Amino acid sequence: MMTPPVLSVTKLRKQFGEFTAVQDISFVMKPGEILGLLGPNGAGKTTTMQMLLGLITPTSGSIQMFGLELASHREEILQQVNFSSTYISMPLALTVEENLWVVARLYGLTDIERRVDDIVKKLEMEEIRRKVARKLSSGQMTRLTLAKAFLTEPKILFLDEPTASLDPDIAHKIRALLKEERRSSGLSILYTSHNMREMEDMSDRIIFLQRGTIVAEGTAREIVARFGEADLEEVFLKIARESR
Ligand SMILES: Nc1ncnc2c1ncn2[C@@H]1O[C@H](COP(=O)(O)OP(=O)(O)OP(=O)(O)O)[C@@H](O)[C@H]1O
Repeated sequence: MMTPPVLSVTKLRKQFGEFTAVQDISFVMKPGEILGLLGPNGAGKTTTMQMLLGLITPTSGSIQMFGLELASHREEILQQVNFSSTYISMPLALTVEENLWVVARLYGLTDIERRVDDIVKKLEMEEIRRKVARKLSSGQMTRLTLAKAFLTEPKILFLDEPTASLDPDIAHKIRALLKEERRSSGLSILYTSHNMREMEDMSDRIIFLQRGTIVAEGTAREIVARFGEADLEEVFLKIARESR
């Protein structure tokens, strides 16, 4: 039997005036799948994510999560979804721990103390637990934004460059954690990255965007074979150079 997708995007389009940032893209994400969104700067990755999160309204097309239409079941859907990105803002005068409590309260979570302890441990933030957010390094801040996303125990996680400012050790741990969450709780993850090795290592499938259009879709191996290149990095360079 085919499992229904947790996310289904049909002919999704976003125009900013005359400019088309996302051009009628369609794809699905299965439960427990890690889907990588790849593409050169300006390809439309962030715009796509923002539509999926209900932060900007699509010009046309449809987004369904858990079989429900986002446009008409926003609250219900967004309760089960979370995201992390470096451009989200948070109260900088509050400590790491206080920030997590704020999120937990906003979402009306129960068992907050356990959840906060749990996430602080998972993301190895014990030492910065009582540090105010303003004083965090960029990698520590990235971990805090990830912690906020994990805290609500979402079914779908959208991550915009989750490991961008992390050192290789922490980045490795975060990737391991994401894979473990997917394994243990069936979490589905859609993420962007400019790190090709990470894409190859993490993604069950990759969607390659160029100028708002899907130009390739499949496993890293399939995409590399289709383009007849040595690895994903070479495919990326080929596509990116075509779009300039
Ligand atoms: N609010 C906006 N108004 C006008 N154009 C926009 C707006 N937001 C994004 N764009 C344009 O849409 C295109 C896609 O941008 P987007 O941020 O989605 O790209 P991206 O794939 O996330 O790129 P990057 O890798 O640089 O993060 C870009 O050309 C961008 O300039």
